[in-house]
Formats: sequence, structure tokens, C-alpha cells
Amino acid sequence: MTTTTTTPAPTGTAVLEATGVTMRFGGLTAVRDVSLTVNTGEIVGLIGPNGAGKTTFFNCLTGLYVPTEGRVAYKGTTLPPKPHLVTKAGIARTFQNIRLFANMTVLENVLVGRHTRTREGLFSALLRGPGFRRAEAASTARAMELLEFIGLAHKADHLSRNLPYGEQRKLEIARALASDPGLLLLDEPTAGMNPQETRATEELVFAIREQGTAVLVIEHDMRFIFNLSDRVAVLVQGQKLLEGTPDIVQADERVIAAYLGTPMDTAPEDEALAEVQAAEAAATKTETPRTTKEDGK
Ligand SMILES: Nc1ncnc2c1ncn2[C@@H]1O[C@H](COP(=O)(O)OP(=O)(O)OP(=O)(O)O)[C@@H](O)[C@H]1O
Repeated sequence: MTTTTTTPAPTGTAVLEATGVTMRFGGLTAVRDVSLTVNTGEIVGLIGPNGAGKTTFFNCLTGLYVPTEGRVAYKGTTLPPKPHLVTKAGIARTFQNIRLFANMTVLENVLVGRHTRTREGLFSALLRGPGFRRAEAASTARAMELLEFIGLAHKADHLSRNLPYGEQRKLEIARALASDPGLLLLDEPTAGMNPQETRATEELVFAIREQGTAVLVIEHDMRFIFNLSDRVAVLVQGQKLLEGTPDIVQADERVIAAYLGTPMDTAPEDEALAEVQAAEAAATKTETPRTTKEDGK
């Protein structure tokens, strides 16, 4: 079978350009020389086995980590590695584990996400002058709009800890959207969801794209990712193994091998493919008896 590493023509201008991003933790290189572009109007999926470096890469994009090497640019401007400045620039994210303010209401949680878009400072807030009140009203209106959008407006005054799990995940997305991002990063948005909730999340992500926000999403649910994404990038052992349309990626033998845990060498391109094919051919020829394998002898 012939495999191709193809990146389709960009659908718009680049929103995110990560170039040669490397992140080392002492002796461990969690992300190695990864480049990735997300264009306006795109949903891009990022997949890879556990420990492949996906979240570390997200952390490099959002300023939580300062990459050891590489550059991250948003709409052509290099981003400073500071989370609040990255959010202010136009990139918002959700986390693998829910990070809501449990004792705040649904509306308040979304309002927290608005703070980077509110100009009013501390004095204005303390004095509660007309400027502050106008800004506060505008923020509340926008937050309510977002709650309508995700279908939680009727629960605006509920404590977030009382929401069912699927709604908490939705609320996290609303909070991220409150900063009016041009790019939304979702880290495993369907983790722990039932099939209906997953389906609803898929619809929500499409709607977010319709509204003009590009999306980069990490997911382990392959059906979700291949349905959703215009393009999928695969990370294995910190390196980008390949990138392409869902059709190309899901048919790629290296991806199948990586998910089955076949060890990869340093080069993720043709060398690795040759290794995987050679290993598979050897395994077919030897046909080791099952009992010997299970005994590990
Ligand atoms: N702060 C850290 N310090 C040291 N090592 C780290 C740190 N963060 C991540 N790592 C290591 O970097 C590698 C990549 O981890 P990362 O969490 O980015 O993978 P992942 O692809 O997101 O995995 P998963 O799908 O399980 O969430 C792992 O070996 C992990 O142990």
C-alpha cells in the first residue's frame, strides 16, 4: 500500500503557525521539532498515543511552557510565552480535566473568561462608575449570548458544580469562547462523555467554526476526530509522524502501527514506515506458536 504525507491546500490565512517547537524536560524530549499550521475556517485534529506530547505541545502554544526551541505565531505575530497575553492575542483553550470555579454560577464562570476583553481597570471597578457599569452590562450580555449558544442559558444562575458532567464540559467551552478567540484549543473535549454528549460536542465544534473561530482539538476518540477535522496531525513520541486529511491519516499503516504500540525510531518519515513494514513481514514469516509467546520464552 502506498502512503502519502500530504497537507491539503490551506483553506484560509494562517491563524496559528507553530514552527520547530521542541520542549525538553531535563533529559526527556516531550516534543521534538513540531511544526503545525491552523488556518481560518479550519478544524484541525491532533492525535497520538498516550504520552506522545500532545498536551505539552498545547502548553507550548498557550504560553504555559516556554518551548526549548521554536516559534509560535498568531496571525503572523510571534506570541510571548505568557498565558494571559496569549489569551489576549486571541487563543483560548480548555483543559483535559475540568477547571471550572465550582462554587460560582454558570454565568459567573463565563464572565471570568471575559476579563481579557474588559478594559475597565481596578479603580473603575471600585468606583463602579458609568464606564464600569456599561462594560459590566456588555459582558453579561455577551456571556448570556454564549450560554444561549451552548444551550445553558436556562441554567445561568445554577452553581457550576451542580451541572451534569457533559454540561460542565460545555460550560468550559463557553468560558473559553468568552475571550472572543480566533483560535480555540480543545484538550480531549469528549473525555468521559456518553455517545449523545459526544455527538452534541461535535455539533458544537462545527457551530464554533461557523462563527469564525478556528479549532485545534486533541482527542482519543478516533470516530469523533475523523468526522470533525479538515486535517489531522499525528504525534508519536514527541514527533509529528504525519499530517493530512482524515482519509489519508486513518488509512496510514504507520498510524495503525503507532496506535498498536510498535516502537518507532527517531525519524518519523519513510524510515519508520520501512521499519514497521519489515517488522510486520518478519512477524508473518516466523508465526511463533501462541503458547511460546504467552510464556514469554
Ligand atoms: N512538566 C513535565 N515534566 C516532566 N515531564 C513531563 C511534563 N509534562 C509532560 N511530561 C512528559 O512528557 C511526555 C508527553 O506528555 P504529554 O502529557 O504531553 O502527552 P500526551 O500526548 O498529552 O498524553 P495523553 O494522551 O496521555 O494526555 C510524557 O512522557 C510525560 O511524562
